[in-house]
Amino acid sequence: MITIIKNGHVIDPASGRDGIYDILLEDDRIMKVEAKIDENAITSKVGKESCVVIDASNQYVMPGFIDLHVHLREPGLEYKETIKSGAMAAAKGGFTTICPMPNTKPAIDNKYMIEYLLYKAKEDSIVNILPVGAITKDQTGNQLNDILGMKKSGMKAISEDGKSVMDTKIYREAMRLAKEADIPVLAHCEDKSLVGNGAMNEGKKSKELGLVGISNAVEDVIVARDILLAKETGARLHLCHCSTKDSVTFVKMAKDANLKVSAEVCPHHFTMTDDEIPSDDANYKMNPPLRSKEDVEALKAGLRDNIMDVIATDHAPHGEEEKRLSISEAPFGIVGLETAFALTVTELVNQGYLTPMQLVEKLSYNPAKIIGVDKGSLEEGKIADIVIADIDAEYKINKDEFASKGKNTPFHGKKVRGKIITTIVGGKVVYPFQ
Ligand SMILES: NC(=O)N[C@@H](CC(=O)O)C(=O)O
Ligand SMILES: [Zn+2]
Ligand SMILES: [Zn+2]
Repeated sequence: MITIIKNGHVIDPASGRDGIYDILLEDDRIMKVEAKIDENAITSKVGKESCVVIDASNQYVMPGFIDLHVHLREPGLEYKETIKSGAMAAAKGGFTTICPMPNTKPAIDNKYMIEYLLYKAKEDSIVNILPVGAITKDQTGNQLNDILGMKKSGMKAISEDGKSVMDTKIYREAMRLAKEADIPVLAHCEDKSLVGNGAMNEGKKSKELGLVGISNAVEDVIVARDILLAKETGARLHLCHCSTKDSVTFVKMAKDANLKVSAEVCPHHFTMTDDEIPSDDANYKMNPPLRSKEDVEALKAGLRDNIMDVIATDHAPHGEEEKRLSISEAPFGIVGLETAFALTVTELVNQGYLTPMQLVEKLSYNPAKIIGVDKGSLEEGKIADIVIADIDAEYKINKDEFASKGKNTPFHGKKVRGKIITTIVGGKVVYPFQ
């Protein structure tokens, strides 16, 4: 099967290409990237029926996005999301590879669960799935999992996401094993004793709504601890959903000291402040919470200056009834797969914080490097995971159009620019859905 993507604006950090090119795919591989590929010469050779031409005029052609931070809820909480529905949401959002976190029921905490996830993914998922395994048994923080065995079964990273491993000794041993296995540690940074019953950012707004606050130190204390442990163990540390100004400062210090530290920011954390929470509406509740203007500015500057490497969604679907509860009672988390690209274009590219090339670095090239897969590149010979998007298309986000089962977003009705047109995984069009 031959596919030719014509006339698109190719943005590819791996080759440095940033201009109009044609791309030729043969089966699952990228064969040629050239200024002009003559489709007539090719169709006359292979026949019209085995050649698909995609016109990408006025559209961007990028390596498929890679989301290091997704919650799929299967097994155990399929009413919130399944592997199938989450993968469809990913494809619709331009993501060709996703890394589901292990906080399912039961947790992904042994090699059989890794094997189960990979088997289910093969059956149900239209995008690539790279499993993340839990650090401790049942994520209870007491007993270390078989990290080396899980890696052998296909695990690509470890994480206790949903919480931090508070026992520093157990965590340090996990980091040592991650280093031995040559996989990254994806760190959810939250001091359990400091957070208490906190439900939103601590500040004027939490007082106004009468809710218990979550201070910046809840995150910062563990960010600092984890960086120190990365220094001691030599492990590759990736800090999830950074939300505070001091997280950016600590990441910069770690990089200046040549530590193997990388960091992600979620679209909601650079798009909205806690002041913009209009009422006690749990669609604005996530962990870490929406922060102050000062924090949001620091995150945007951190992305611009390449201190922060990755934009990841922390796609966290929940049922509509659960999210109808008050902020103090509802579960933490919002969906993100189908809004990430538009929020990045609208809030960062169009506001002059990121170039389109940086957008691709943060949504594809850098995540591939961090998770250690040969993706995030449109170079000849690579697997054809590709996203085609219109960055000018203007529309209002509509949760009722999400492929995800989760409709829990604070961005319903928000006017944005940037629409995914086509998503290709291994040479096959997976969105628009076939
Ligand atoms: N981010 C969230 O608010 N929730 C996540 C857990 C997590 O990412 O810590 C979830 O699993 O729902
Ligand atoms: Zn988390
Ligand atoms: Zn998460």
